[in-house]
Amino acid sequence: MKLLAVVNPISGGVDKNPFIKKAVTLCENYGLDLKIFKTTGQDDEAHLKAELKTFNPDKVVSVGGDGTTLFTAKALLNTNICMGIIPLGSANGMAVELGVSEDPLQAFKDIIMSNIITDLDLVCVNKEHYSIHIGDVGINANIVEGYDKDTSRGMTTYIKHFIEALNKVDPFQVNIACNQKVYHKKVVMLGLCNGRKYGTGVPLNKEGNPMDGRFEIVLIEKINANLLIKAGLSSINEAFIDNENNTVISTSHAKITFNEPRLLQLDGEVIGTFKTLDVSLLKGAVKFITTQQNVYV
Ligand SMILES: Nc1ncnc2c1ncn2[C@@H]1O[C@H](COP(=O)(O)OP(=O)(O)OP(=O)(O)O)[C@@H](O)[C@H]1O
Repeated sequence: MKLLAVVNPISGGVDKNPFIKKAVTLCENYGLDLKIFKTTGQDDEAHLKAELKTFNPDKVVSVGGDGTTLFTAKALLNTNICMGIIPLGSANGMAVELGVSEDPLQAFKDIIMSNIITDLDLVCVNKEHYSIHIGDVGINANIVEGYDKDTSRGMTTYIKHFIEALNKVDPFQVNIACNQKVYHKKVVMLGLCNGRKYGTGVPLNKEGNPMDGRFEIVLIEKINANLLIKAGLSSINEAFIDNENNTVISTSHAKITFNEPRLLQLDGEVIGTFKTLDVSLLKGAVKFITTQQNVYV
């Protein structure tokens, strides 16, 4: 078996070398052909596509967080090569949702052993941007942008930007055309969900399924700041979202318009500002190696 590991050395600020060492030893022991592809931040997509052609792996292993998972999934589009995840990022939201083991070596063994290949959907925005997990417009995108621009990292910095964004909550108008209906709402946040929960554990919707050929648009009219403060900032949890004020729309295609350009983040990466989002779902675009621990299987 030929395995290609796509390793993002910077994701999560985690040293990947201890994992790589163990993976190399394991593969040597069992006569598996393992090749390591490290991303550099420069022309990674073109280099990975070239490597896929020359090495032609049986399985691809994404080593990093949600950003690396998405990067790997995009490079594999239309190849029929299957992939799995080793969760070594700071946010491993998709890995958690899909029941991937938290232990990197166990996750690696599961990928090698498993013959369960599922069809994972991919969300496509304006025909050029992709999300495998969760994207949003509004309060959370502003937090992500503030955090990205900050030179400090970690939970304290995240909370600083979280509180800043909370203090500036400014509801905005959104119009959505989908399922032969038009929705007009004033929201503080709009979520585009292939999955259900952020990597922090905060759930955005309880109905999503990344394998059902649909995505969920979640319209949040109110952030439950009171509950959040009562819960204590150390536990940013389910209390964050006041589910009673949410509207969840399940669809496979939607046209979303705002009154002015709004910041969009997809899988933790700030994409830019947009007045219109044309969102479609690529059903089963990713061949995902999983186990029976995955609740969606
Ligand atoms: N070796 C590298 N040096 C610098 N930047 C890199 C390198 N490899 C990848 N990148 C860039 O890192 C970004 C992806 O990192 P990102 O932090 O989103 O990964 P992640 O897997 O989601 O990890 P995390 O969970 O920490 O966010 C991409 O913009 C990519 O171009």
